[in-house]
This record gives sequence, C-alpha cells and structure tokens, in this order.
Amino acid sequence: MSHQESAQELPPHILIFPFPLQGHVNSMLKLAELLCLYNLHVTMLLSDFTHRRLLLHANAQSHFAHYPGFRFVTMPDGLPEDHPRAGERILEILLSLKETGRPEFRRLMESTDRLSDGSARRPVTCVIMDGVLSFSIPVIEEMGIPYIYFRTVSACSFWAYFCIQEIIDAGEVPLKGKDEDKLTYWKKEEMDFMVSSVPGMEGFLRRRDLPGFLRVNDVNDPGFQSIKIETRKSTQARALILNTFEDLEGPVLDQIRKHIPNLYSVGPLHSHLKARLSAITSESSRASGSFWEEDRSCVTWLDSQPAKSVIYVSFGSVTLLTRNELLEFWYGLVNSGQRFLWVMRPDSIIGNDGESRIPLELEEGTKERGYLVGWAPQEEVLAHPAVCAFFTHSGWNSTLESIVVEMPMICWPYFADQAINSRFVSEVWKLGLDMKDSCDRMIIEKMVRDIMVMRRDEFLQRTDHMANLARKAISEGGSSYTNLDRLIEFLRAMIV
Ligand SMILES: O=c1ccn([C@@H]2O[C@H](COP(=O)(O)OP(=O)(O)O[C@H]3O[C@H](CO)[C@@H](O)[C@H](O)[C@H]3O)[C@@H](O)[C@H]2O)c(=O)[nH]1
Ligand SMILES: C[C@H]1CC[C@@H]2C(C(=O)O)=CO[C@@H](O)[C@@H]21
Repeated sequence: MSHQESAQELPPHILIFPFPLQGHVNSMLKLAELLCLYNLHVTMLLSDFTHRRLLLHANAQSHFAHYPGFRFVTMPDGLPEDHPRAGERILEILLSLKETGRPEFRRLMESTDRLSDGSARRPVTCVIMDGVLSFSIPVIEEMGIPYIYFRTVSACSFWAYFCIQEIIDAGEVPLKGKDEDKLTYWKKEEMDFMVSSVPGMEGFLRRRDLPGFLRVNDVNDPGFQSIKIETRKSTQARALILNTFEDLEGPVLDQIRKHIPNLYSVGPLHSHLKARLSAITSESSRASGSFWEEDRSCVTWLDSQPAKSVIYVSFGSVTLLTRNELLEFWYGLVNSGQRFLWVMRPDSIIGNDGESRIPLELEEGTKERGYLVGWAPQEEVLAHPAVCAFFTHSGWNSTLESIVVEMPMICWPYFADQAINSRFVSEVWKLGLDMKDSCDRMIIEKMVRDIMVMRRDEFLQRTDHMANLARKAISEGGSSYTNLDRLIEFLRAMIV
C-alpha cells in the first residue's frame, strides 16, 4: 500500500480541549475514551498543571495506553504553580487563559502542523473544546479546522446563561440589595422573586436559583461578562455536545435547539462509557482522572457498615468551606445520629484564624459513626450498598453520578451552575432537597433525617424512575446512544 493510500485511510483526528478543572477533565476524558472506542484518533490538550496532577494521582496515562490513537499534549494556563485554583478564584483560570492562552495555543498548533504525527495521524480534523475557551477560535479558524463546543454543565444552566441578556432586559439582574447577613449576602426578599425571562422556567425559578455567576450588582463584573459572552458564542460552533439525556432535560434541550439545532445530548457520559465498554469487553478497568489521591480505606470502612445506612458527603473539587460552615455541617451530621462518609479535601477549609481544634463531641461522634477522607473514589462509593444518600454541592458530574445509582440528594450549591442544578433536583425532578443559602446545624440535622429516614420512600420512587430513564438513554436505541452514533458520523464527515 502506498504512503498516500494509507494516509487516506487514517481516521479522523479529534482535539479535545477541556477547561483545566477536575469536573471538566472528568467528563471530557469519558468522551475521549468513547471516541477511542470508535477508533478515532484523539489528542487531549491539558494544562501543564492538570496534566501533572493526573500523572501524580490518576491511572489515565496507563489506562489510555490501551488506545494507540490516544495521547495527551499540554500547554500552560498562565498562572503561577502555587495559585490555589479553587473557590471563586477559579475564574482567574478563565481570565488568565483568555489573556495568555492564544499565543501558547498557536505555538502548539503551528509547531506540530496541527498536531499531526508524521504519517501516523492526520492534522487535527475537528476540535471539541470546552464551551468557555473561545480564546482559541481565531487560531482554529485561521487553520480552517471545524470546531464543536462541549459545555460540561447541565442544559438548564446553559440555557439560563444563554438568556442572560433577556434576564438583564427584564430587570432581574443585576441584583440591587445587599444584606447585612454575610451568609446570604443578598436581601432575602429580592432573592425570592420569580424569574420570568428564562423561557420554560417560569413558575419555579427564583433569582436565588440563577447560576452563581449571575449574583452581581454590576453587569460589568468580569466573570459575569465572560460567561455571558462565552455562552452566546456557542451558536458559532458546528455543534454543541451536552452531558445530559433527553428524558432528564428534554424541554430545556428543545429551547436550546431553537438556537443551536445541531445539539448532541450524549450523557450521562460516565455510565454511557461503562455500558459501551461492557458490550465489548468483560475487563472492568476504569480510568481514574483524579487530581487527588483516592483514599480507598473509605471503601473498606463502607464494607463494614449496614446496608443503606450511610450518607456520603462531598462538595467536589473546587468548594471552600469557612471554619464556621465546617462546624455547622459537622454538628448537623453528628447530631442527626446517622452514619456519614465525608470527603474533606486537604485544601478546602478557609478562615481557620489559627483555630483548628475540633470540639470533643464532634471527634467522638465521628469515631462512632463517621469516616473522613481527603478524596474518595466517588463513583464506586455512590454505588456501594452501604450508601443511601448524597450530600452534594450539585456539581453536574456529581448530580449525574447520583442519578444513575438512584441516590437521593441534599444539595448545598456553592457557586456557578450548582444553584440552578439544585433547584431542578428539588423542584423539577424531585430527587432531593435544596439547602441553598443556608448553613445551619439544625437544618442540616433535619434534612439528613428526612432524606435518610422520614421521606426516604417518597424520594426513592423518583430516583428509581429517573435511573431507569438514564439507563434507557444509554442503551442501544436510546437517545444518548443514538446521538453518540450520530456525532461520530458527523466527525467522520468532517474529513475533507
Ligand atoms: O472525593 C471525590 C470527590 C469528587 N470526585 C469526582 O470529581 C468530580 C467532581 O465534579 P463535579 O461534581 O461536577 O464538581 P466540581 O468539581 O465542582 O466541578 C466543576 O465542573 C462541573 C462541570 O462543569 C460544574 O458543574 C461544577 O459546578 C464545577 O465546580 C466528579 O466526577 C466526582 O466523581 C471524586 O472522584 N472523588
Ligand atoms: C470557572 C468556571 C468557568 C465556566 C465553568 C462553568 C461553566 O459554566 O462551564 C461552570 O463552573 C466552573 O466549572 C467553570
């Protein structure tokens, strides 16, 4: 076979480019592996920082060695190594990439002839990029490469972001009143006003449920502006991929399709990947993309707990807790009398003011019924027979991971999309309780009892139903399954 003929037979080469945060890298890695299963060539572009974290703690490198068409490349995110990359300051990653990312990205693409690899892979035939990384578009367009957006958040939050101009025009943002109460910050009455400017969400969406980046008293806020502009740019991409499924967010997806008809809902990606893998192999090795070391001792602890007796508590990879919030959660959990497994990331507590002593009653209550780890193998924990509820910050991956294993949720949204996800969990899907804008030990104690004991049956009916719909979506003939097949065809058709 001549060199030219074999080059023509090379598969499409997809560049996957996530925003450099755990939650984004996780779902993009799942999509990357799905594309590998279809024998596409995949290059995953990570920041130097996230790549180092993966090499330190995850098996992604060795796992993907099974796919010769897969490789990682890296570029800097423009921030110093010791930047916290957590809490509200993650917005600085977005702003830094906007400022410094383009020349770095151009250098990478030009110096490698669009990431081609001799005769082994084509120059990139399509970029699937995180829906907030538009800084790279001029480079991609100059090179004549088509691009697709993958926004890793829920469709409901995407749609609220998409309607920001309408929300402003309706006078529903910016917010006007600031509260003296530091916890809620904005005046309670104003936050409880209904939002009328997001089509399809009239009647249940309050201002407090809008994504956290919309809690501003000035529309010139740089984070607010970035999200508004980035989201609107989605219409310029050749397609939009969302990690959701039609039976979960169908009405919202229909709204988005009026503006972006070429929309592929392919989620929940983590279980979609599992299903596709189990159809072709009995081997169950799973790629871990963790940026922290997974402490497996918590699985051993769970093994020794009674069935359906433990609430799993985790606020994801970005949330920071003040010492006061930490203590309220801790008292609430201990006073509930229920068993709990709590992920307390080593970098997640702020404002200690030198005081790190933990009250004796909390230490004792935890010894009796609790277990703390710095990072857990979350998907495995949620599927463990001892676990019966999830206290979550409503990050989108956590929400989907919970839905798939029929786990009722208590939601304590921290920021970003989480505030609207938690409203959908409680008011639309009725899969749990929403604790947003409060952090009080009495409320926590009551909600833990409600979700685990008092209202358990009511929630289980709903979680069981939704998990069935999720399974249907990723089974042969289901909406996400079919959409993934269509997406692959679309990617194949892009080879010119
Ligand atoms: O101990 C832990 C805790 C979490 N996880 C995993 O880490 C991911 C966390 O993702 P997510 O639940 O989405 O939360 P964040 O880390 O906060 O994710 C960011 O990215 C998400 C996707 O864009 C957004 O929905 C969130 O608001 C944003 O903060 C999930 O896959 C979890 O399984 C673990 O493996 N072990
Ligand atoms: C830092 C934030 C920028 C946008 C990302 C996001 C999104 O809407 O895509 C949600 O929360 C954060 O993960 C990201």
